[in-house]
Amino acid sequence: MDLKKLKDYQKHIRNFSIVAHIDHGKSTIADRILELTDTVAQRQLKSQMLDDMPLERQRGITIKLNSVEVKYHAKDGEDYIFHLIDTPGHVDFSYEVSRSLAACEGALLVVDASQGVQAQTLANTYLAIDDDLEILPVINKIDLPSADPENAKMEIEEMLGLDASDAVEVSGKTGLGIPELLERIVTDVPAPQGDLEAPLKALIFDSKYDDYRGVVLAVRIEDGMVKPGDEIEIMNTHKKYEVTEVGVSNPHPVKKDMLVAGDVGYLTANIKSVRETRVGDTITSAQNPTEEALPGYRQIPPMVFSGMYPVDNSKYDDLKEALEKLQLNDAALEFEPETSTALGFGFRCGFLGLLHMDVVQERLEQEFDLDLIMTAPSTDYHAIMNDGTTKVIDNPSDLPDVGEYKEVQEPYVKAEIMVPNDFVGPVMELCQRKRGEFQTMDYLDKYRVNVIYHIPLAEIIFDFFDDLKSSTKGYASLDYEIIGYRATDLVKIDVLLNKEPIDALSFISHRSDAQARARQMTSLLKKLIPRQNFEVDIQGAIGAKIISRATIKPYRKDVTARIHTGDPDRRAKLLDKQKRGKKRMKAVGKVEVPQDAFMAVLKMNDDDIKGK
Ligand SMILES: Nc1nc2c(ncn2[C@@H]2O[C@H](COP(=O)(O)OP(=O)(O)OP(=O)(O)O)[C@@H](O)[C@H]2O)c(=O)[nH]1
Repeated sequence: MDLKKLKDYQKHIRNFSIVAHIDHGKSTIADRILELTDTVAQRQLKSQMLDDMPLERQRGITIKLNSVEVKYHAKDGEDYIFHLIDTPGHVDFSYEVSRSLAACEGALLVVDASQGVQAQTLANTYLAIDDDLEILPVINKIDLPSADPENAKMEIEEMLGLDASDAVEVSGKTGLGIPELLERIVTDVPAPQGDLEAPLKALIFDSKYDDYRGVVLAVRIEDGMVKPGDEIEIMNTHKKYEVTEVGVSNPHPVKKDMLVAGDVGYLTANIKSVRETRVGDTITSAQNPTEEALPGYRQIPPMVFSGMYPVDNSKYDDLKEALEKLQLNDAALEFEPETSTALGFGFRCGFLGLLHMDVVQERLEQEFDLDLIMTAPSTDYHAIMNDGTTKVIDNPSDLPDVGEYKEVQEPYVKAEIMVPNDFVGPVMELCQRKRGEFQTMDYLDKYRVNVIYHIPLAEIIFDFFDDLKSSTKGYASLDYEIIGYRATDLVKIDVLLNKEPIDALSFISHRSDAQARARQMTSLLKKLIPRQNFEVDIQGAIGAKIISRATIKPYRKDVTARIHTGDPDRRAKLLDKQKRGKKRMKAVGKVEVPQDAFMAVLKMNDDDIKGK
């Protein structure tokens, strides 16, 4: 292709993301765009087309960003190429949002007409503003009887400082307004500016492992062009590869002859090991390298840690391989080998939040067919030792004994809660209960306030969000960021089964809750651990001091003992049921402990603890 044609092609590219608060309708709008541009044949159109992970469909949420190429014939008679990047809305996945934004020139800011601007609307808009994107406000769900588009526009103007006077009003559900939205993408989102003649410079904004093609990189070409046969270099590692295939996703992979400056597509290059590339790296030409790499992404540190162990110890290597593959597709996942006396060989994994943890666990089980035991999640702690050194504790059982350290610090967040006036009382009560320290309260408009608290992360990651939703009838929205570590009065509670401390059950608690939590833990374990053929003693302890206990009596008879042997069917069924129940059991010493027991800490309801 000659340069003039390529330049003309570039002028017709529009790269944009869709950002919004969770559930405001990004995926639905993306579906309508695919439908209206005939990108996906009607009969193939499933709802949430871009949410291709089985888990995303089951839960109705977007976890991974996805990109797709859309061809659009505009009213000006010209054909345009849209690269649409759908992004997740949940606070756990905001790192995916910032990654996709770096590949775009524009962002559709979707706001639900019945809900207006919410916490993640603000957070995601700021990300888009930081990236200098052209922001196109879109008011969605105008079909709802409770829709108030004018109010949503006013909030966009007042709270975000954006001009919303000509915001597009749409309904992702009925398709109303989508044709106008397509036209506005053409007129409002700038075409990419990259230099076609400069050396190749491309950003890796996502990657995944494919059994047939190896590592597949999602790339945004900033300058130059790339085609199969080219030798490329990854600037961070200086490793060189020959490109085997380039193409775009529509949303299925479609091979192309080349990708040029401005394109968003995929690239494969015989990259065998998942460790060889990192999302955020820059690709250039090996022969004619560019001088400066693109600014990478800020690596977001994991905040929630949990031990992951195969139920069957011989599956350790399979788990390792699965984690490596998953990590390629999930840059925020971290893991390192860990040994537990109770559970054997496994990994300590770091996640962005509980939803992220759930998603990783489910993906490992569904996509890699593994049975896992996970230990209760915790945040990381800093133990300031007597000699002044800091020890990072990401496993509660590693906290040194009292007397060896001066203090323990835990991560705190600044939590911003947006809520209608009427619910300020319950929100403050909840934050107070979660050891929160009140900061400020700003009136956003006549009806809503932004309440700011500093709260220990450990209190936020468990059930804060659910409690917040239930105490505000679903009206509150939350955004938070880590602000640092603070010393608080924390203690480690060990759990002993028949006098044997079980490292995987240890947890850290604020001293004021320790006694109640230990009691609750022992009584929960008593319910969760099945009877064995010997007595099981459960104890909670701080150091050598036992602060709670419970006993599980032995069972007397074999479940099948009374079944008549002439009923083999029933006997088989019973044994089978027993076996299935056992699947998630782990023999800890002599005691069979089910998966649930390791998560018992999560089940402790703090209303019970505080005696409310
Ligand atoms: N009535 C109405 N419902 C809509 C409209 N658009 C989306 N919805 C519904 O709103 C819910 C959320 O829509 P999604 O498209 O999944 O929202 P999302 O923003 O992609 O959510 P995440 O990907 O999880 O962040 C779904 O139940 C949709 O059916 C609309 O225009 N009108």
